[in-house]
Amino acid sequence: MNLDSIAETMQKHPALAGLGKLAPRKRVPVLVQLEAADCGPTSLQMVLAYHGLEVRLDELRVATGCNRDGVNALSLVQCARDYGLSARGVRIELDDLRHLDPASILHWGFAHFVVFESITGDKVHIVDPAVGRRELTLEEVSESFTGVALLFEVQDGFQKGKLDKPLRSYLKKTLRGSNDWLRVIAMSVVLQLCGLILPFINGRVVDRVIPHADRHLLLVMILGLITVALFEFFATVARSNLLLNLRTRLDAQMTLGFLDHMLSLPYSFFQRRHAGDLMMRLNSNAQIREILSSGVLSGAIDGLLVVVYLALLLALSWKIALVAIVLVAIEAAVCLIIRKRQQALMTSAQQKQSESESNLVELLSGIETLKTTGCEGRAAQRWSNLFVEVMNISIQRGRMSAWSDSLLHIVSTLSPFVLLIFGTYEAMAGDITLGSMFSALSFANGFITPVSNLVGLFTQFQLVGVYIDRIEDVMSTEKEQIRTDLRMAPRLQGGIHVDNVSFRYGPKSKLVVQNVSLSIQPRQSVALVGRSGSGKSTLAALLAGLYTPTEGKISYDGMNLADLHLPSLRRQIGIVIQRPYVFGTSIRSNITQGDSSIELHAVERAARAAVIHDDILEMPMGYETPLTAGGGTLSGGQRQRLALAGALLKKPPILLLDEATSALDNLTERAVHENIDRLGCTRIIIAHRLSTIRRADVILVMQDGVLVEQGNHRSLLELGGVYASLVAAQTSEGEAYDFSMEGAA
Ligand SMILES: Nc1ncnc2c1ncn2[C@@H]1O[C@H](COP(=O)(O)OP(=O)(O)OP(=O)(O)O)[C@@H](O)[C@H]1O
Repeated sequence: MNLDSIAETMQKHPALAGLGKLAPRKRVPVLVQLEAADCGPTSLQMVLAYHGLEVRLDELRVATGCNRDGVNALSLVQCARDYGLSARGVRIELDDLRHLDPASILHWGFAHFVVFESITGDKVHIVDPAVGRRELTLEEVSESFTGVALLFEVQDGFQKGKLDKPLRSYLKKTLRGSNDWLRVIAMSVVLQLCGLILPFINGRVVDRVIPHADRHLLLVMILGLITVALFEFFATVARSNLLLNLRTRLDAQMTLGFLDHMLSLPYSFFQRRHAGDLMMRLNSNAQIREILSSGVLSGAIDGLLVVVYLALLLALSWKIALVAIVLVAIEAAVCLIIRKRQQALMTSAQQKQSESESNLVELLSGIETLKTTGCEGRAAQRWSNLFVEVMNISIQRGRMSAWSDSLLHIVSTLSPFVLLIFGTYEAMAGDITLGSMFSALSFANGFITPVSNLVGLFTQFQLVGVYIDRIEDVMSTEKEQIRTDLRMAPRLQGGIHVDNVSFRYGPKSKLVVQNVSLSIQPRQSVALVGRSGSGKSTLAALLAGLYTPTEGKISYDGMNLADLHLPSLRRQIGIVIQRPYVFGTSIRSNITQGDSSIELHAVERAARAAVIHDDILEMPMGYETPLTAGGGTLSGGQRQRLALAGALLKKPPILLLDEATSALDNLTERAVHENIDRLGCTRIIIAHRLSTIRRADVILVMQDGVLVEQGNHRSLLELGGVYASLVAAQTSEGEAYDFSMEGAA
């Protein structure tokens, strides 16, 4: 990116001189990043929102080409231009911040972006997507600001727009089609009406029963009270049962719906996310369900009837009603004041927690590497840093809650006394009778208590909002296939046609596969070779439909891959990768992929073909030997052969082996390949060993994403091109043939 100095930029855009001076003070909306790598897109999201265009974060992630490592400043500039802003990067000094437009992005600590809002005296106001609004001194800014700022201006044609609120649409989707909600609401209304009877009885006892010693009326009232209490008891039990039903259904609907959706997302989605983070998002469903169904739901419904209480209170004494309203307003004000900060802290707590969870999952998955390199101490340190960050946020939240909770507590403790004092004054002045005063106090209580509960539940509502944002982030990602007219793949013959296919991983990244065209006949064996990073695995993934080609078309037996239902196709392709994952179940279950209906003799046949049968028999429990997740008790070669057995079990018409036998010794590898050749299916083999490659019918040679040569071993050697030089480099070293070696080309 070409970075001008601020002076040059000011010269080019004289209008910049007036920036920050005359413009009316408009605040940058606070949006908090959902993942560590999201700071760039989230900052841009705030800039766009500041100028009136609300854009979803996932849309911006794609538009900026954000991956697990985040984005660079240039991508943000280009993306902002795509949305109709004029954007440029400038290099500025600290003092130049005074001339900066609000909603400019500052490059922060080399790995972060924040949004500049304003500067007053020595105080710089920024919005940090990780924590929210911050006020820093110039000195503090100088510690983190790298000097690079991104400036944005609205251009002609910039279109403003608003987004639907996810909370509303999510709840609508989840609650739709359920009558239980209506029943719970009806029950709550009935319970509230029962509650209304008590204040009346209070008033009547004081005004009628006591002065006239009316025992008959007292008896009637006692009977009425018992009836109401019994009714209330049964209504409460019924409501609790209904809520229990709702909880269970919500759980199934939300958690399974989320999991189903997540699993239907494209492979690229999982490459951008950490397992720990996704696990936390999945668990968020349970948290939302818990908050919705316990307390908040009934609290919210009970709260609906506060209006009735208020109306009755107003009818009895507007003065007591006014006092009650003021008390409620104080509680609401406390909540409003801390709302934004609480929300930002909750979001960043979620983000930090998911980082620490992901880190822990990674730490445990990579324990072998950590142990062998003796780096477990450093890994523990890194996790403890994240853990401390989580704790720090929780301390900040705790401190804020300590103040607000204490304030709310004192208001709710004093409320009855304040009301009693006012009521007594009213009664002494003769404005209301003693009985009416008691009734009024009960109504005031009926008004204040649910509102206080709601205020108390407000934090939980906020938490629901945070959870929903994180769930929406997944739910709004488009499924791998959304068309409804897809064809189920029929039994494949094994013919594959690749027509001018190109592919890039992100909208801004370079092509890793370029204009590749090839034809593979049924039962043919094809070897894919080339140096490391030349695009072989990417091409294989394209064939499996794991990625969609940026350009071009892939067909199976003349059927366009894009028109086929992918799982039905993939079930017919035996795909084995270099480092297959071993699940923490038995050997047999790993081979059958959990399908218990497959007979043992079929499993054994596949294991023999993959040359792992003898190894399995030597294990303590044979095919039932339990394995640990990740397959720590197996050798690398055994893991590969286990995966191969799983692939061969399906008798697939097409086998796609991506360095799937790289960990085997030459003899075992040869035996495996001889077995595979006998199956007579189409074979696409990515390999580095000459012995594996030379037996293929066709060898495809890739270089920098381009298919540069194709033919058989002999014809390619005669051609004297890339393949021949790869072979020459290998054979001159007299080592096992490995195309990935540096300088092999
Ligand atoms: N998920 C991804 N996101 C972005 N870039 C990727 C991704 N996967 C691979 N690449 C890049 O695409 C290029 C081709 O990678 P690919 O794995 O297809 O090469 P390869 O020929 O199979 O290499 P090797 O022989 O080392 O396995 C590389 O530059 C790699 O860095």
